Amino acid sequence: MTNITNTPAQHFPTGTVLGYPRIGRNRELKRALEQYWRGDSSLDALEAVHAEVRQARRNALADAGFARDDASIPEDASTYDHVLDTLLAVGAVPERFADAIGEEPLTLDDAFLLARGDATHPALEMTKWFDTNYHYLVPEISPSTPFRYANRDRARQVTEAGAAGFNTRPTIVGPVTFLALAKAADGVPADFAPLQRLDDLLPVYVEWLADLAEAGAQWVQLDESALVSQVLGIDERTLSDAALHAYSVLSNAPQRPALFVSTAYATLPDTAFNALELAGVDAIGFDLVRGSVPAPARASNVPLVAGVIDGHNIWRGDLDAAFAKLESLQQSGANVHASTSTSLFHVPHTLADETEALSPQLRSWLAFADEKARQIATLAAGLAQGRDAIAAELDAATTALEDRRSADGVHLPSVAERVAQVTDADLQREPFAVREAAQSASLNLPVLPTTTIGSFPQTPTIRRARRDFVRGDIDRAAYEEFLRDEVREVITLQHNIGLDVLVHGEPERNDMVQYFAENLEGFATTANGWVQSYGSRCTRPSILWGDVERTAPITVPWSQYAQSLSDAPVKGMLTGPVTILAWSFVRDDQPLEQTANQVALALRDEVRDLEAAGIRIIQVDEPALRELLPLERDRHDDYLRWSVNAFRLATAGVAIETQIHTHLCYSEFGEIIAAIDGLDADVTSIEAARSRMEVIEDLADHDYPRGVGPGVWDIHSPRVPDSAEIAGLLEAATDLIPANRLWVNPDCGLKTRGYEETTASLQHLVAATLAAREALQQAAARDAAQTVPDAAPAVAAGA
Ligand SMILES: CN1c2c(nc(N)[nH]c2=O)NC[C@@H]1CNc1ccc(C(=O)N[C@@H](CCC(=O)N[C@@H](CCC(=O)N[C@@H](CCC(=O)O)C(=O)O)C(=O)O)C(=O)O)cc1
Ligand SMILES: N[C@@H](CCS)C(=O)O
Ligand SMILES: [Zn+2]
Repeated sequence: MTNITNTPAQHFPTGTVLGYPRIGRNRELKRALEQYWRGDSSLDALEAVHAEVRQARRNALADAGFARDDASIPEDASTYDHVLDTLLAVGAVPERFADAIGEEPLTLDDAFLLARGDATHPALEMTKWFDTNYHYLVPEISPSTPFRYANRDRARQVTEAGAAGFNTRPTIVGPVTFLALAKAADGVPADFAPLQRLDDLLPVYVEWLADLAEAGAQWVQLDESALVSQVLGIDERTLSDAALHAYSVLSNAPQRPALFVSTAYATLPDTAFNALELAGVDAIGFDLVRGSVPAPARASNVPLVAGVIDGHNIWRGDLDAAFAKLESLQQSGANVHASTSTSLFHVPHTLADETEALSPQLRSWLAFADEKARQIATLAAGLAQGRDAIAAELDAATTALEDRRSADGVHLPSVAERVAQVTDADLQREPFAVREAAQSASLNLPVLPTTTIGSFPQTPTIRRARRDFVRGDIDRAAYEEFLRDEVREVITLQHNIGLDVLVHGEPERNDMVQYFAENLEGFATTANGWVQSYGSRCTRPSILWGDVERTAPITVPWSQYAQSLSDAPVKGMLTGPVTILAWSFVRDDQPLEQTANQVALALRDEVRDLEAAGIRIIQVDEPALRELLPLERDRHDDYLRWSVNAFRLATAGVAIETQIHTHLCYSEFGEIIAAIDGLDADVTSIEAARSRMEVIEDLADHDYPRGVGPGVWDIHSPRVPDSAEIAGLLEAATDLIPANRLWVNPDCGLKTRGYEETTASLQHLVAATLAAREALQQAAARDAAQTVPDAAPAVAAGA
């Protein structure tokens, strides 16, 4: 780099979006990735598809009204995950991959190895990105993890944009957030934290910024959302000090674009705002949908990028109120710019693709990414030209909002009345000891019962049959016959493997939330509203727009059919109220608690109907319980109260003999053990294999009193664990949880796995369990022989 002048700050664009959907309007990138991984296409073909997706973003945002040359269009393409992109750029390859990844530059294949693992390298862990249903790959940092500028993709994308006539704004994860979201690598000293490596990392960012400037970037966006979170285990002062230090270094970098530090998902604390300002960053962004204006912002000279359009939900919303927030900042003399509150990668591409699935009325209440970008363009015009210039757009949004408030189905008096009548008694079951005795007598299960979490592989054949049914190529009778065959095969397989508590396999579900949304009043589902969940995996979050009601049983026929094929208990399988909310786009016109209770009452009816149909074990999954935990600590108690109560409302209406299970995964649960206890489920299965039973230690520390099924098979990777590995995990679990409370199961459902690895892994799981039971019997026999010297060991073993 020859140019060593510090780039002066440019004018920040009047309006921008913090990011855009990355998977392609028709999931082109998903398909290209999966084709490449299957070996059906080349890396060049994958790169070509990705380049088209990148250009489609630039064009879509230009069409929405963004200038091509003022850095208002973000350059945020990611082939798999944006934290992984940053890891690659700063060369932070964990030492355990050093034998497989070495030479610079780091490549896409290196990225895929980190993300997906192979036989000898377990993949990086995934966890939730702040309080969203997006999962990022967790960097593993040790005192000696190497840092060097090792991947130029973002700079290349800026050059590519330039060649197409765009001056875009590269977006990257900032150094504080990168380290705050990382975990300490295994085996490091207990007092080591990744943030201690900030000084080693910053020179790489300096080099990266120079390369971006050289590629033509006027502005760079550094995402520092860690600054708003109180749940990362790092206190506010430490984060602010780290930001002050990091951005003092970066703003003095010899060659760099202007620095825009964005934060999202909650209120930016005053201390963090002050730190960024003092450090000399050129623009500061904050979320005014979830958060409020940091107090020092109003008196600041730094350009403020106010996130007033909700990037995390799909409502067209109150545009007038959004503009009023900008006006209020403007009136206090601030230099104000309009933006979305978060990146738009949490919402689908465009409403233009929903002409069939959604009614015109519902569509008029909504805005997906392209429509939100247009809203920003409107607000920017208002900032530049005054309120009158955008009066028509503001009025149109207000009219749509008024229509939404009074439309049929939004408020159903009967539903509100039922929620109002809920009493504490509806949330209570008999004490666990009473239930345990009754369930043990009626279910008669062996010690260490084996089971699975619900779904069996969603094979291409199943997905194709569903597609054919949706398209009308096969009729309902043929589709349901096909599904019954699937259920029969799944039951037979579980018998053959020797599992104790069976499942029907969930073949009828496209998704564990969307399926329920399709069968409940108050929801709408989209045709093409795909949103990335991780890597190539996407979901179509449903739109919860009205009061929720169940008009007929949903899962009962499938569970009943499965139970008719077996004498072993078949678990009923439902998704819990919190997870249904977390993975849908939820109405924002009433408290979440009210909506959660409506969903809970619908599920309560389903739970009772399953029980009446002879289903003796019912699992209500709540994998998103931790995900919705607010990032602000002072909101935790309220959230945990209503979310736990909603689960209890859904599940507490059954007899003592009916065993309620729940399932938790995809998050770290240590922090909410008391809430897990509060769910009062008879059995809780919980993801544990990848973290080697850490969560079980937390449960044991809490003296958790009910049944627990720590996952003993990490289902996120195609790797088949052998019996010895599962036995090792079981042994670790039996050290912490009394054997009579312990269940044996995988980490999560098997929908993303194939049958080959499913069958082999479950066989190993059963073999390890049989060996563990044998060992327990022998230990019991030895104990009995020692305490009652005359008793015959065989009698004691059978007791
Ligand atoms: C368990 N998890 C879930 C989360 N969120 C959810 N909403 N659901 C979850 O299960 N969050 C946390 C975790 C991890 N996240 C995910 C997210 C997504 C998947 C996954 O496997 N997604 C599938 C799509 C699932 C789906 O909706 N399938 C539909 C449509 C299938 C489809 O694309 N059909 C094709 C035609 C098929 C063919 O020709 O073969 C088409 O329409 O073009 C269905 O089954 O009907 C994905 O592939 O991304 C897992 C974990
Ligand atoms: N019952 C669901 C839970 C996933 S979190 C499944 O097995 O896929
Ligand atoms: Zn799960």
